[in-house]
Amino acid sequence: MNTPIAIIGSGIAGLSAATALTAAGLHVQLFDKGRGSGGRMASKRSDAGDLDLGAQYFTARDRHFVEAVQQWQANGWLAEWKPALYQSQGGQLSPSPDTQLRFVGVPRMSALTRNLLGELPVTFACRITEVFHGEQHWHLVDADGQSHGPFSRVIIAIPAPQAAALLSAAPKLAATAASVAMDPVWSVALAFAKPLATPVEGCFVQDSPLDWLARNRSKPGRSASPDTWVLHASSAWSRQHLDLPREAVIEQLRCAFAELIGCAVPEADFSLAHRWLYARPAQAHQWGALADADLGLYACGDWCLSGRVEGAWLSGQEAARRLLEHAV
Ligand SMILES: Cc1cc2nc3c(=O)[nH]c(=O)nc-3n(C[C@H](O)[C@H](O)[C@H](O)COP(=O)(O)OP(=O)(O)OC[C@H]3O[C@@H](n4cnc5c(N)ncnc54)[C@H](O)[C@@H]3O)c2cc1C
Ligand SMILES: NC(=O)C1=CN([C@@H]2O[C@H](COP(=O)(O)OP(=O)(O)OC[C@H]3O[C@@H](n4cnc5c(N)ncnc54)[C@H](OP(=O)(O)O)[C@@H]3O)[C@@H](O)[C@H]2O)CC=C1
Repeated sequence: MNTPIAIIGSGIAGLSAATALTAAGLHVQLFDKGRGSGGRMASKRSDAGDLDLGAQYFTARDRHFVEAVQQWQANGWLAEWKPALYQSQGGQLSPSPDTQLRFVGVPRMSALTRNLLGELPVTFACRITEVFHGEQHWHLVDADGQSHGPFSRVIIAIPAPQAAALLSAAPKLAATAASVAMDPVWSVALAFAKPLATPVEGCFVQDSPLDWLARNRSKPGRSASPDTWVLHASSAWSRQHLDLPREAVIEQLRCAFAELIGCAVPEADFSLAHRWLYARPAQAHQWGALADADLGLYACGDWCLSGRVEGAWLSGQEAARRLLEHAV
């Protein structure tokens, strides 16, 4: 077991598997096509400050995840977010408080995955395009044609449609991953130098192109100025407008926001749009993780469970558990 284990994807699922395997004394090597870790929990640095364009917050319901969250909170990587919650239905905005605990990374969402990554070995800006088994070991090939290896085992921790393409050595796993539909989401950030005159800090939206909006400065550790908002379009709207130019997406979602928020919304001083092609699985599954333990090939990610941060973390734990079970 001195030969390292390759983990493709440094989102929360890949990092969950990586930390569990490292704690068990195994060596891992992470690869990510992005410039940093976090995947859909990443935060973007912008002229309007750090923006959480993907996951907005997360809840913890599973006992093991609750314990992990408590530890991360004690480490100062997370804090509870207590927004003034609203809902908008049929154009009617109303307060919608509840008692649910919601957590965010501080000072930005990506703080959690950055801290989990710590000093683990990782190669960024490296898109893996092929995973194959040689005579004895696994090898990876990246988009520049460079090979990486040898590896004793491989964990693929990326969205299902992308995972399917790397799982050809295990056709059953590839078929399962290929059967998972993932929905897109357009995410827009708007920043206003003068704060908007509204008490809303988070809002679940129905009957609109939007399905969620959040006020960045209401999250712990964020800067108060400018007044930055993140708007998420519904998956249905995002699918219908998948190839709309960014400027048009910003304008249409800004208008939807102005219609529902109940106060004057001037032109934004800063705006950006980001398209998440594989934002969330169309439905939840109960697989935990996919494994061909004899081959030493594993797949995990939110799509194996609930399609949320919690599901992704649990899936990474399950991939690691199944690998360790077979390794002993
Ligand atoms: C807009 C949006 C809002 C969301 N809101 C919430 C929320 O409020 N609460 C919640 O709980 N969840 C939310 N989610 C879902 C949550 O973000 C995901 O469930 C979770 O982050 C998925 O983690 P993951 O590790 O499975 O995948 P990812 O985060 O997608 O990580 C996969 C990683 O693999 C890398 N990668 C992909 N292909 C390759 C390749 N070929 N080679 C190398 N690297 C590769 C990617 O760069 C990425 O870093 C949201 C998601 C989106 C998009
Ligand atoms: N956009 C994506 O790609 C994407 C979004 N995801 C969203 O992530 C959160 C997380 O879900 P979780 O179950 O962890 O959180 P909640 O319990 O806060 O929300 C679950 C849904 O329940 C409804 N809800 C919850 N609280 C309220 C409230 N106070 N008032 C009204 N409604 C509430 C709401 O559903 P509807 O909008 O009513 O359909 C919440 O969505 C969650 O928001 C996901 O949508 C996850 C993955 C990808």
